[in-house]
Amino acid sequence: MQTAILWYRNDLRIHDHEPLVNCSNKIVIPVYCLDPSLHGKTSFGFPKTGVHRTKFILESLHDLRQSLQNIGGHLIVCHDNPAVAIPQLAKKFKAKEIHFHDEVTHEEIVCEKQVIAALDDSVKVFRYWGSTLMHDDDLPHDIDHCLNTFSKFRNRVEKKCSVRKTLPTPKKLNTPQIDSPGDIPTLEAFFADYRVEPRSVLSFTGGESAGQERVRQYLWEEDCLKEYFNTRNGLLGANYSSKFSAWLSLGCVSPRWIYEEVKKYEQRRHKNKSTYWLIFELLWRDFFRFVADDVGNQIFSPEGMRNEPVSWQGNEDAFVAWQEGQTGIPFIDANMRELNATGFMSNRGRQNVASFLTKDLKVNWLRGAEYFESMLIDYDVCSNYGNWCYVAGVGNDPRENRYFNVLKQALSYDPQGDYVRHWLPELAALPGKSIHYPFFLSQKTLREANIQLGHSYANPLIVPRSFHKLKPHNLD
Ligand SMILES: Cc1cc2nc3c(=O)[nH]c(=O)nc-3n(C[C@H](O)[C@H](O)[C@H](O)COP(=O)(O)OP(=O)(O)OC[C@H]3O[C@@H](n4cnc5c(N)ncnc54)[C@H](O)[C@@H]3O)c2cc1C
Ligand SMILES: Nc1ncnc2c1ncn2[C@@H]1O[C@H](COP(=O)(O)OP(=O)(O)OP(=O)(O)O)[C@@H](O)[C@H]1O
Repeated sequence: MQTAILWYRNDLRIHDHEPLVNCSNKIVIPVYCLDPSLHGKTSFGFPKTGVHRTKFILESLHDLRQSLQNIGGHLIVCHDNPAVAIPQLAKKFKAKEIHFHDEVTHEEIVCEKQVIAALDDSVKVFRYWGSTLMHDDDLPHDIDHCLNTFSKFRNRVEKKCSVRKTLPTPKKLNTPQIDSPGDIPTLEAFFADYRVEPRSVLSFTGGESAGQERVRQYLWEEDCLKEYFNTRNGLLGANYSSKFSAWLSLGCVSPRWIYEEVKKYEQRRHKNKSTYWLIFELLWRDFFRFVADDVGNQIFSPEGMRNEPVSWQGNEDAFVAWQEGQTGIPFIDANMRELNATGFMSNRGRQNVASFLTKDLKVNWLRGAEYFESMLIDYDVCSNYGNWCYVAGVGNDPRENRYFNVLKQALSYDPQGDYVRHWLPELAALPGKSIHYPFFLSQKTLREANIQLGHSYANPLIVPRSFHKLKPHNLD
């Protein structure tokens, strides 16, 4: 029987996993590499994988190790660069094949090439497309023309493609007993000071089991999907949106499996705009991956997918204030503090803080995107850089260039200020919507609330144009 290396990357699951299925009639050596470069620094000097995602990855590895064990497999965890670890394993086990899911971005492609170059020529390489709802091979042949706007892409895909069925999970694997499969380190090995945040929307636990459980809970137990369209722009609580992103990003849950659950839900419970809309959002995710595949490193360049150079100003102090949630604009600060404390931020929040950084503070969007890369629990290279390009106005369709009126957004999506109150205790006593503009409030209002404004809320870093439209005498 042939021996095959199964290289796990951002696909930490056993369900709907084509490389695993194709290795199940061989002697299979599943391996994950905790590549030290993942704990290096981004170009602006942030930890490449921050504490929230590191925790999530380690939990996902424990879960994967257990699920593989349940079907007779043993996960090897190497603490080395894949280009070093995998060829050594291939030699040790006399593997003649390697199977893995393709990635589409620069660093991952470089890594794949290095692994393949370091393997013996006799090792056959099997690569698979696996992270999207639609399979790359099923896209219309002229899809490249549709990748400049999401609507064109979606319309074409909805007409021409269908979602492939999920693949069955192998019942039994044939893996040799491995003496030293490699420890999964503790979080403390990377970060000394992790703290569980009780104000988090959800306690995100990594792994396929927790991911599938979240899907069951959101659809079946709590029956939230039928309201998704109306709740999806929320800011507080576990169920205003699905929160599937972290599990999708690390491949703990397959988007096709979610699709099948949604179809079952439509048959058994409700079929409406909300059920359609969750699939619609998954197509955004697909879109950014196919765009990244198409345009290569342009998603990492300051001018993005536009050909004209863009000059970004913005200073160090402005960036640091944004990063720390100390700009003096409560809605922005609340969102950034949520990100820092939990690794998560709503989609509404992400659009606002990204717009504020780039359009109001005029800071280079790449710095914001790298900060998100470091902090997000659900960081996905294509969705992150793709969304940032769009918000910064350097996406491939300049018509998508949007400026968010931060105050209008705050008043529409947090009308009573409850979200800001949740994250900014120093302003919590301010009544109702006035919490969104403390710097305009009269001394009388502040006295009544028994609040002395700290420096940033008395003197915000910048008061965007939109705030000046407020008439201060009407505010209290
Ligand atoms: C500046 C910026 C950066 C972002 N970075 C990331 C990122 O690194 N990883 C990530 O998964 N999402 C990213 N998003 C997209 C979106 O904000 C998150 O997917 C969403 O907030 C996750 O919450 P949810 O799972 O509850 O979403 P839901 O509203 O429940 O949506 C369901 C799923 O659809 C997908 N989805 C929804 N909106 C988008 C979108 N705009 N782009 C791509 N996929 C989408 C996600 O997989 C999500 O889990 C970013 C958005 C912005 C504006
Ligand atoms: N998968 C990724 N995740 C996050 N950032 C990435 C990823 N791939 C590339 N980048 C960013 O984009 C840049 C790649 O663009 P560039 O063409 O300048 O390559 P480079 O960094 O000079 O690498 P090389 O020396 O291998 O060519 C990287 O420096 C990095 O900041």
